[in-house]
Amino acid sequence: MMAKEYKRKVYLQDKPRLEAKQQMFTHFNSKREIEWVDSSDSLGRVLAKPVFANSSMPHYHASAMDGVAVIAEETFSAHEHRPIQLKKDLEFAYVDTGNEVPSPFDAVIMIEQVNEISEDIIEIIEPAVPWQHIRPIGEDIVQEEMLFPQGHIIRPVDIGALLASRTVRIPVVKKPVVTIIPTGNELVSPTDTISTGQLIEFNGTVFANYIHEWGGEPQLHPIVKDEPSSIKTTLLEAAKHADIVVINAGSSAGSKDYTVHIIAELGEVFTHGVATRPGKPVIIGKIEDTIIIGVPGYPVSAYLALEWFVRPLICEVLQVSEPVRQKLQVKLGRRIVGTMGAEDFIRMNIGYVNGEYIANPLPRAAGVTMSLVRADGMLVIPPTSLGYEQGEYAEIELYKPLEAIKESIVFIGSHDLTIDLLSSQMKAVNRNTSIMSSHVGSLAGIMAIKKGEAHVAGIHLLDPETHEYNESYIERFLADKEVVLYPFLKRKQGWLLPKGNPLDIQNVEDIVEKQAHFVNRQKGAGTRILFDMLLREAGLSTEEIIGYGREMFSHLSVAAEVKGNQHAVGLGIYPAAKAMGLDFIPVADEHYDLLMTRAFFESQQGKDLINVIQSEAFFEKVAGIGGYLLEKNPNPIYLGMRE
Ligand SMILES: Nc1nc2c(c(=O)[nH]1)N[C@H]1C(S)=C(S)[C@@H](COP(=O)(O)OP(=O)(O)OC[C@H]3O[C@@H](n4cnc5c(N)ncnc54)[C@H](O)[C@@H]3O)O[C@H]1N2
Ligand code: MOO
Repeated sequence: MMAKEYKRKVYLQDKPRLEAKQQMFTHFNSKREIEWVDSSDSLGRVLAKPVFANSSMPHYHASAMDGVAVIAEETFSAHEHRPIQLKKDLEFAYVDTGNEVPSPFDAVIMIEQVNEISEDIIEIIEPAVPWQHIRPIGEDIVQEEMLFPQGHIIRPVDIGALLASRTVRIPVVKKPVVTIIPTGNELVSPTDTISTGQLIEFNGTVFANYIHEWGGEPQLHPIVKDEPSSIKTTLLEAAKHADIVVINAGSSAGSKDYTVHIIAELGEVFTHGVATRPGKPVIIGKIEDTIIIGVPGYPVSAYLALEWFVRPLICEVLQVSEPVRQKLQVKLGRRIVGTMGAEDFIRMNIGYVNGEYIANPLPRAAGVTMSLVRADGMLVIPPTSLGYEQGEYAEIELYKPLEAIKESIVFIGSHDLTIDLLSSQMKAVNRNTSIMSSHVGSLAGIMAIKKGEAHVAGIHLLDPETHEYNESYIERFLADKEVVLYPFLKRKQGWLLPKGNPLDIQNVEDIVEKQAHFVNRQKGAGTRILFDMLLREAGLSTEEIIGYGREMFSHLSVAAEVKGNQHAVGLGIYPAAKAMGLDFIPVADEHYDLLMTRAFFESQQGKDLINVIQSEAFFEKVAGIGGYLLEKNPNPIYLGMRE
């Protein structure tokens, strides 16, 4: 049979997200089935019906103490001055905690209050109150009592109550089966060998874990090729067996994006395109009685779309409410632009500095998985808003506990590999502290300290006049603020070159002469200032440098770029060259220092940070990277306004 020709569709009438969701629900025929499971294996399950106790707990009158069981009435006359004696078996019986209290006894006296006269005789000096120290039948649970209503989600403590009352099987809502179909000719499994243009399939596994967490039953289908007939067969089969089907990628307008046509052919499409950034090319439709959701390929878009559309369906089947994240009012550290007519979902870092929560955006690209990994929260800009100005306040949904955010040290400035080591070492010493670092370059680091948005900034700014590092910049920008410059380390800066140095680059003149592609850093980065100085001293202009206008934000991204291009050269630190297997020619010994407010430097957190920096363990770890000289017990330099 000839494969049907599917034309590239230029598509997408963006629909508001909530409208798309409501419309989806009008088509959703939630099948709620009941299954019986062992109570001992029911954690997190949702009760389909109320559950009643099968037996009482305790199911006999049990002694609550080690002691003697007595008939209360016979002890009423006991008194310090008139002790009474009781005879074993006839008038009392020894019992331990949990033992049955045999009839006709109706009270227990603790053993500490009993005077044992002989093997058979005891003496007591205080009367016993009827039923004292006895756990009567049903004290905890009464047979036939309702333990939990329908809809209750089983927790560990609940399993105890179920088992204690011999309620060993319970009716729960059957988990909705969600079939996940990853599609794409370029996809390979993470253990396969991989070549350029191929991509590792990981979305499917992430989906499966989210669905599991939300109470669904994920079924991950093997990768399906971008072929209409394969996609069609897989979708039809999945629609028969699953409650919900999620098909990944092929959702937008590419030449192989068939999904929407196939769903339309086999069933119905209600939505193609929601008014969100990212996440726009979502498809929602139906084949037979099963909702099919096409989620975009880019990971961030995909996971958000899954939460917007798949989680509500699972919750509907389970009849539980959707989880809501805690919200927090934050001050925005940067201007954030929104898209008119669409909701923007912006992953944010949040720091707690000088008693205020300051939030900064993480990369917005939908392919940057780490923006979700690192997110402390999500800023949702409504479709009617153009965004926020720097310094404005906004409400953020929290992705991490507030306590964790509050205890982290906000580190802004230039990136250095030792900061990651420092962060992990801090965590090893005190598991409640962590370093939250964002890499914006040295100058932006100084500005963040100035604006009170960071605790520590890592800076390496060369003064082209004096050839000295950092101090003159702080005097220029931070004269009105009490700060401490902590000499941290010296690191080797040099040319990053493809292995073997194919263009034989030795200096900045060679870059121009040999028409090498220079991989530049962003304005304000210390490395950029160094490069500009080298250019100026050689009498060269930036126009002569191929690639000068394109900016990278870290040493590692410069190194990665150089690795992929035989004509490239970059300026960066030795460890980046080592990490990427590049050649390295030293140019300068750079001073990388830590700038802090004096208040932070003198705080407990500041002291802890310095202790970790000066620890033997940290020195050893840094020596392991190579190319660094850590400062041993340096003298901190106090700068800025004095009191
Ligand atoms: N002309 C247009 N092109 C694109 C548009 C548009 O509106 N017009 N939208 C862009 C947006 S926004 C998104 S999002 C993507 C969605 O693309 P698809 O859903 O068609 O997905 P693919 O192109 O197949 O893949 C994109 C990208 O996603 C990653 N991916 C895909 N599958 C997986 C997987 N199973 N595991 C991990 N990662 C996966 C991968 O990086 C792919 O390169 O379209 C834009 N284009
Ligand atoms: O909308 Mo796409 O989902 O931005 O990446």
